[in-house]
Amino acid sequence: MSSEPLLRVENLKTQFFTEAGTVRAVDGISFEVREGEIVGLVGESGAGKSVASMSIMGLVEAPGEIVGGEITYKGETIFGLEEGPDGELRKRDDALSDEEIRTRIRGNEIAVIFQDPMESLNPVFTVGGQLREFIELNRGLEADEARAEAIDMLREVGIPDPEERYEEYPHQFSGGMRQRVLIAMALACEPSLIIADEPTTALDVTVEGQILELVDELQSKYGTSFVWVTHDLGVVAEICDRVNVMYLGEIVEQAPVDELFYETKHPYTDALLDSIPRPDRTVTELEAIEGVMPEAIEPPSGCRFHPRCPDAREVCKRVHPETTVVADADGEPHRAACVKHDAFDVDYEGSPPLAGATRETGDGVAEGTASELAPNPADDGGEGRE
Ligand SMILES: Nc1ncnc2c1ncn2[C@@H]1O[C@H](COP(=O)(O)OP(=O)(O)OP(=O)(O)O)[C@@H](O)[C@H]1O
Ligand code: NI
Repeated sequence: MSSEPLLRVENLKTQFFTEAGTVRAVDGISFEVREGEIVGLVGESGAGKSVASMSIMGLVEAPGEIVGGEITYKGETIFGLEEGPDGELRKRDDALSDEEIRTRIRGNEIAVIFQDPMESLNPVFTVGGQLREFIELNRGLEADEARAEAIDMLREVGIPDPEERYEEYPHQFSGGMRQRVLIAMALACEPSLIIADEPTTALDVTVEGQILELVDELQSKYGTSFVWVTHDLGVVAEICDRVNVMYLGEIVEQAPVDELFYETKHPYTDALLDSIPRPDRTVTELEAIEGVMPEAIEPPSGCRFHPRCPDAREVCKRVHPETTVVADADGEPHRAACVKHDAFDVDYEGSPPLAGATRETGDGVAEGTASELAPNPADDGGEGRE
């Protein structure tokens, strides 16, 4: 196995310059995808998962812009910024041009599957015709070869009677079948990486399960790597090897999948885990995550999750935690952005819990009272209570 990952995203920042202000949709995320693995990008709506995916594909449109970071694919810099002589940020010389990304990378090397197949499929052309044309264009095959290939691909993704279905229109396919077509399209150019943005979210659970099984199968057969975007940790558990949990533009936890589930290090991941249905719990016991996710225009100070965090202490309002290695998972780093871990060394234990914090702590501090008992001199004398 080569040591260079297939895809490396470093300190990626993507912003939208809107009338209401600058939306820091992706705010300094770093992660990698190795050959043959499925990497999850998970978080609530608005976390920045789709913007991160679009950024990798060079598909961010005005008023959005990648304002920082570097993206390396197969050891080649496909995106990178540097400061020009005038102090303005500009694309690095070794980065690919938009044209090169479009012709060399997109589709051939990295393919995307989006949530809504109706947006990717043209309703006025037959499913087979679209697939055939895509294969013709991208692989330079003759029409009849491309047709045969298209039918093979439809069969490969589990479409029954592919010769007949080839002639049908997208509306004649069920949601699950349409999603299979998109998977066929993504696979058609034998890309090394597929970015799948919530492709199963609109499907019912049974169909979703079938699609996930198909992806798992195809993944082992073709060795394709995936970035799997989802808000559902249940999906992550089913197919991912490693996971990145996003909150308000940042990756707050990053670990191999079992480690993430059994040795959870970030309270936000805990909250997400609490909100997935499990056979050993009844629906009434399900906890929704407290509060709503704030806007990415003016994120909360310190740790962005602190206003909703059951473990929040005064220090969490002040210190912005960088995603840091907090544990070792059989030689793999387990990273988290939460100052309750020793790696941060900011005297979390000595810091009084915030009023909203609900978790009983090990040292017997009762919930929400400690800020009165032990006022922190670092407090700026403002409201102090959330
Ligand atoms: N074109 C745009 N203009 C302004 N803001 C945008 C634009 N696109 C995305 N955003 C903002 O960027 C942030 C991240 O959005 P993104 O779509 O990446 O979230 P997500 O994690 O994919 O959520 P979802 O699960 O709903 O798809 C949000 O605050 C969103 O409002
Ligand atoms: Ni999205």
